[in-house]
Amino acid sequence: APAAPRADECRKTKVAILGAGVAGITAAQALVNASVTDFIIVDRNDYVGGRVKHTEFGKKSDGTPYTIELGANWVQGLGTEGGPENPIWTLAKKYGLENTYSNYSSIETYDEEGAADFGTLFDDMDAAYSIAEQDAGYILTENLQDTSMRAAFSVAGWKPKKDMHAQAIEWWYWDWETAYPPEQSGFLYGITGYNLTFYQWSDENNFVIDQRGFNAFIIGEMNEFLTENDPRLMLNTMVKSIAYGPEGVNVTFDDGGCIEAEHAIVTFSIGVLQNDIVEFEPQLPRWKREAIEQYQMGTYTKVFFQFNETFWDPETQYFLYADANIRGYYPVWQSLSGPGFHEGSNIIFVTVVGPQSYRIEEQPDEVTKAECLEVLRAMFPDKEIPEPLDFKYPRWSTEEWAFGSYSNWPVGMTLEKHQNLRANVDRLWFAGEGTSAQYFGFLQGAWYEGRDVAQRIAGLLNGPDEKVQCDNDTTIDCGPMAKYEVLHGTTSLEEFNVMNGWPVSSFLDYGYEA
Ligand SMILES: Cc1cc2nc3c(=O)[nH]c(=O)nc-3n(C[C@H](O)[C@H](O)[C@H](O)COP(=O)(O)OP(=O)(O)OC[C@H]3O[C@@H](n4cnc5c(N)ncnc54)[C@H](O)[C@@H]3O)c2cc1C
Repeated sequence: APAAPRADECRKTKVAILGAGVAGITAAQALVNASVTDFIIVDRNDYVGGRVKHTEFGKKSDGTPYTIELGANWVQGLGTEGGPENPIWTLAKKYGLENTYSNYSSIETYDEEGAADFGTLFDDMDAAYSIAEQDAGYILTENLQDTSMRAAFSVAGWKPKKDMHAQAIEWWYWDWETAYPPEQSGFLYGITGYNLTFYQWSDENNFVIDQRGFNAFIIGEMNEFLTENDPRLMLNTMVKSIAYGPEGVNVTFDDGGCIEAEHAIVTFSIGVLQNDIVEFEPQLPRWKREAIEQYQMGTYTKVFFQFNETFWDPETQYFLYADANIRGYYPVWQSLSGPGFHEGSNIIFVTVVGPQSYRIEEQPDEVTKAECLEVLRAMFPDKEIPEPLDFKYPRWSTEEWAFGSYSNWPVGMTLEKHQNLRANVDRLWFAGEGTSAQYFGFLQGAWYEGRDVAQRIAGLLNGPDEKVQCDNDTTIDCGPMAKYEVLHGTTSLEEFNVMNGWPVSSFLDYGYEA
């Protein structure tokens, strides 16, 4: 029998892919498509999918549990007939993922005294948002100074101040998607981020209810190039340190194992990078660290309940609650009991983000449950609200492999500074949801970035004779990415280009370029 490898002998490979989420698996697939099959995928979790994560919850009538999603749940922006399509939507269809259109007009509004009709405020918010969109266009074309979403809303005439109904509408409109309040969100890239997903493809959000779990599409793609027990997938393996340079990368695990690679792709979340969980040798350069530290990682927490009955209107999808004192206090309740979801399941969940996520993720289940039941009793004063049969919520902000849910573009970050988040340092590459300038926060961001980096690496490995095109849609050169050691704080129109991670025009109307 061959001698077992000594502990100080590292496994050798061409590309070490660190993380088995959407970015990692898409990167591996792009390498295979470019005939690079010598890679190793490493993840500290015991499953493939990363932030696309499900769990068992409650009981169906036959006694078996439901599968619910703790992380990503929607395909956001689908596509139009003959028009461009969100790659995640293409994959959802390929794997027949069961999903239902989220109807954001199917909503009832509440406050601490029960049903309260403040729905007309949606129109005021819509009107202000349209003005803000135009203002964002001027910033982009004229290279004007960016600002916060709060300032932009105010200039557009939307000032909720102490009106808690208006604050709830604003939360629904803004914080629910970005996991940050408007004062902490960058204006220009907040608007373009929304447009590039919902205007380029479509403004539909489809909620995945597939009982295999949303990550079935990631596993499906992986099974196209990995065999069963393929040694190129190492789960339950935590990366502790990464030594990099112009010649290659050495990755060391917490169990002492290691990989020696020609290139490595880090797909860890911005939260993981900010929390110094992984040591880089040498320390990452200043231009890289400044970008990592300025970018921000939001937290989005779904709190699930199964009751013994559906005491809310089973035909309504959303119930928006405006607390009298605290903005974002258990605001959006979402029924899974209605048609198209887990019909008759008596499951409902509430979402909190940002400061409320940090607060509830640090307290025991029982405290959160009691707070929620009090809110439900206020919303439905005529109903007897029973104790739930099941109750569960994740703690994204303290999860050491994520440290949050997804990223959000902060105030005062330019496209060049964000490009520094994407850029490789020697043979160390970065990809993931957060490195996407156009689709940060979304699954599609992780997908495009994983593919882009792998195509660049394949281009370098295969050599100039191969004539590998490093981006399917454009003709960027393979190889190292642009980076900026000196930042001047603004971005001219012509810098919104593929070199800075901006391949698609930002001037979009629904489904096509304006
Ligand atoms: C609650 C929540 C709701 C969301 N909702 C949506 C939605 O509805 N629609 C949508 O499009 N997007 C949504 N997202 C965002 C989406 O989930 C992410 O954009 C996407 O999954 C990120 O993929 P990724 O590959 O970049 O990162 P990840 O999925 O985080 O993959 C990185 C991997 O690296 C691994 N890792 C980290 N540290 C180490 C280490 N030291 N050693 C080894 N491995 C390590 C992790 O275990 C992880 O598997 C949501 C996310 C969350 C959390």
